Amino acid sequence: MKILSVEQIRQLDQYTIQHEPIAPINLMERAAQTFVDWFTARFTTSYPVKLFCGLGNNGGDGLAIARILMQQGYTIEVNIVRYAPRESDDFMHNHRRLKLLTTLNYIEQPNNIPAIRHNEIVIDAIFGSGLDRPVDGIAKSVIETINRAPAKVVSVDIASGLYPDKPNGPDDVIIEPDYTVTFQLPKIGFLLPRNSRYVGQWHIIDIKLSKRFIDQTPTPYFYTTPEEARLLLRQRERFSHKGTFGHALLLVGSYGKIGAGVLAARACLRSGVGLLTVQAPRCGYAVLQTAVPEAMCRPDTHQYVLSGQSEIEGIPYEEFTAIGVGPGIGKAPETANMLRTLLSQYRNPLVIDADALNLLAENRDLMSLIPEHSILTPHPKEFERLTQKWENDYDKLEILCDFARRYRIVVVLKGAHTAIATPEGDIHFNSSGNPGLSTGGTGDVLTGILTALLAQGYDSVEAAVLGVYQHGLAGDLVGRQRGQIGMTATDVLDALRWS
Ligand SMILES: NC(=O)C1=CN([C@@H]2O[C@H](COP(=O)(O)OP(=O)(O)OC[C@H]3O[C@@H](n4cnc5c(N)ncnc54)[C@H](O)[C@@H]3O)[C@@H](O)[C@H]2O)[C@@H](O)CC1
Ligand SMILES: Nc1ncnc2c1ncn2[C@@H]1O[C@H](COP(=O)(O)OP(=O)(O)O)[C@@H](O)[C@H]1O
Ligand SMILES: [K+]
Repeated sequence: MKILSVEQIRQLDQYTIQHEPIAPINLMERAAQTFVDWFTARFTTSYPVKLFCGLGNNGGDGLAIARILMQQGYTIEVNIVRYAPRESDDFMHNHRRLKLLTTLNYIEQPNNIPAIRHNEIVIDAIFGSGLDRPVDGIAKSVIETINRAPAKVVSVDIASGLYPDKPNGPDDVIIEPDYTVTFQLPKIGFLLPRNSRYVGQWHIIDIKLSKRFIDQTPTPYFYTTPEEARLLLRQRERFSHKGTFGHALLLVGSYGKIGAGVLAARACLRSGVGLLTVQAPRCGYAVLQTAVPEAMCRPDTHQYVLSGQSEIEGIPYEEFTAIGVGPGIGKAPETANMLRTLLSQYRNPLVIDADALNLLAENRDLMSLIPEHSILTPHPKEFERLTQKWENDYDKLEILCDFARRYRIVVVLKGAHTAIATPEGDIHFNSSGNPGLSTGGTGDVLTGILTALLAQGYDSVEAAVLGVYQHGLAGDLVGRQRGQIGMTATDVLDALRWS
């Protein structure tokens, strides 16, 4: 699903109005009706509703929502925040209609702000995507009152005070909703860590804006929906055999961190690889052969760290369909040498994770050796080591995009809504996953998954988008079955489902 900028959404509205065609006021009515459908499916008429609206089209939506809710039997008190002298035309239209049905409360000064009780639902329609400066004056006082109130808050389209696609200032006053119900497409601001309090649980509602315009409009930002992930998934052919699904190599582990290798190896096998070889320090040999009997194991000549040498022979990197390197490997000089040799010899895309990323950060000259379309999977700290500190989440996205383009690689910046940057400069945000995944070893599982997908012939972007989605989905399944708090990386790999 595409994510458009505020300006593009404005054009999308206009295009829909002209080409559907539909009068602007009817489009507002459709948006309001769709919001009400969402609302009534969650909250019964037993909840009193307090609506706060501004004077633009977000406020106009709010007034139309109030009228429809009233007609459906809800008790609703309407508060109009008079922060400016002018209203939008469609606000005025809905204002005239609503005035005929009920009395309206106008808030011009703090003592007009009503008390909000805990059993009430607040609908926030003060500012929408038209916000163009920090909120101040009476609107600021209203937002502060709502944020202090014990009631549940639902924001229409976007929390009032939050910018959809640029950073807010540190002192900006913004609604902290329980829910955001947004029109048609997600806003990029919903996907960024610093905005978490200003989004709550968010839902997209389809108000039938022009599909053609959306399809034609270029954007670097995408949000992976479950349907899109499913389309990437390849089915197995009847006459396939293990050779069809590639032979992967995982370079993993050091003394005390063989477990990372076990997790990556098991996840790789659970993700459909045909054959798997694991090279680990000698101290990991018995562990790996016992914990992952399906994998072949090459003991490194070094007892405690990976050096890339093996008693069998040096590693014939080029014989493997895909290679994943990093989980648990540490940063010993022998391991740095191994990484250098690997990057110099292997020409297919690699998956590079964990300490392999830290070794890249400490040996910058290695960056130019990375094969094109390799997948790097840093968490934010590893990414900062590879690049630089960022000022805000938007700055971080720019750095991410530049980095992926510059080295022609895929960068999977992990976290809630993992951001996957492509060599072309696009960013795909993930939609699956939950905070239960914030536990040691889940990153190793992801490395195993991505290596298996590369081995099976998925291209790097497909592998990253699909693998990250499936990893999060497995986490969601575990979350539903046994809760998020006790989730382990082993639970996640065991919950992987590929059909
Ligand atoms: N495609 C869509 O997404 C649709 C959007 N609609 C609604 O339209 C909204 C956008 O409407 P508008 O563009 O009128 O924007 P707003 O409703 O956000 O109103 C902004 C108005 O307030 C002023 N303003 C901005 N920041 C201010 C501040 N800090 N203090 C005081 N005044 C400020 C602006 O100059 C503008 O006049 C959306 O959020 C949505 O609710 C719907 O009506 C129909 C379809
Ligand atoms: N709050 C969260 N919501 C969704 N996914 C998360 C969250 N926290 C962590 N994750 C996911 O868990 C994984 C953690 O990886 P990483 O930090 O490398 O852990 P480790 O190194 O311990 O394996 C990543 O895939 C990340 O996206
Ligand atoms: K709002």
